[in-house]
Amino acid sequence: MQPDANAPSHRLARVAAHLNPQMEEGAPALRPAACRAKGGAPGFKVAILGAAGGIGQPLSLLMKMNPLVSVLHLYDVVNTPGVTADVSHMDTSAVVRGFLGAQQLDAALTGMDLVIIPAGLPRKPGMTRDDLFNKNAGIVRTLCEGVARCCPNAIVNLISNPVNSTVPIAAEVFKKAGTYDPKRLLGVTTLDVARANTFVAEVLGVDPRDVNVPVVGGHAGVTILPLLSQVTPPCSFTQEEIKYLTNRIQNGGTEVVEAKAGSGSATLSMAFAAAKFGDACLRAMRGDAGIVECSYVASEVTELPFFATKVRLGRGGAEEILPLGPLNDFERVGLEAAKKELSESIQKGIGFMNK
Ligand SMILES: NC(=O)c1ccc[n+]([C@@H]2O[C@H](COP(=O)([O-])OP(=O)(O)OC[C@H]3O[C@@H](n4cnc5c(N)ncnc54)[C@H](O)[C@@H]3O)[C@@H](O)[C@H]2O)c1
Ligand SMILES: O=C(O)C[C@H](O)C(=O)O
Repeated sequence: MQPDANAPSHRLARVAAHLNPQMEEGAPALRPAACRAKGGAPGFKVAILGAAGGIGQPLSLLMKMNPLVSVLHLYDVVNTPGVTADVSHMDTSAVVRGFLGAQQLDAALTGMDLVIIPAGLPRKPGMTRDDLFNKNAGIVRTLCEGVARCCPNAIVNLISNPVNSTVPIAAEVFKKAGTYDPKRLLGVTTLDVARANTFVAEVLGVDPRDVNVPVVGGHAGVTILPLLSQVTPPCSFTQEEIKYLTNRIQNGGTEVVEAKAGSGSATLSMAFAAAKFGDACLRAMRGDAGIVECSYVASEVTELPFFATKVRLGRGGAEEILPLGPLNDFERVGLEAAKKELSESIQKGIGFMNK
């Protein structure tokens, strides 16, 4: 008979093993980067890379609240002991473990079903997202090499900017490793949709939860293309409203960067958006049907190899890339501008991996 782990004589030993799971395997462990005692709940194993950052911390909190998550691994190059100890005291069922520094990346990733990546530098006022390329391209490459080594079947939600280039970089990493499945690599553009829903709802005077605006293209400036002709529930806008809304949605990130005046970019709304998108991926992985979200993925919707549109999520990730649908003249002009800039960003990402 197996010893009963809940028998009083075994309970503290079980807690100790959870508190320091890597120590048992001889790897350096984070003593304070603990987990909670309860294990074995059904659900998915999720890793957040960049978990101690402005997005990473609230995202860790939100994923710890998600009942579909049974194990939550928090990885960063700084501060994970504190973040993990803190989040691990929430009385929700996910077991939380912390991992600090490059030597613990593989342990953080092994066995994961979903990997969410908000690691990397954020913008300061006056910068474009592309100005982050030199720093963030290498970070994304290193982290995705870890994914290819340790959890090649995981679904990856990539947040690090410039998303228009980091997703192509991740694809090249996975191709080189022989693990690439385009369905499992998803650039997170949910914040653009959240902003579009919010700003459109403000104009219409309705609850943003009742509005759905498809946002296609990519995730920077003119590549963010809201399809205001396809808003649900159906509605119409004046030309002036269309110009105002398009401009505000395309520059929503810059609005936050300027308001934060040097202390970073969107973190709380981004964590909310990433948690929403991560939850959609997990529900689809569980087998829920009919889950459709916008995401920047490998695509044949245009002549470009990557493009954001609505995608139908399933057990294997982005299982169906949905078409653009009918565009009006204003959107067709916007699409051409988006494609021009996107093409350069995609080539830059691919070029980084092939130089
Ligand atoms: N896709 C989107 O819609 C969207 C929205 C907002 C922000 N972003 C991007 O997300 C990224 C993070 O933003 P933030 O505000 O959280 O920044 P932040 O600086 O607050 O946090 C980034 C975290 O990444 C960590 N990090 C750096 N190098 C790492 C590595 N090699 N491995 C693991 N972790 C590493 C840092 O230690 C830090 O904790 C930025 O690139 C930002 O532009 C994207
Ligand atoms: O604007 C930024 O730099 C961060 C992010 O891409 C956003 O849209 O908020």
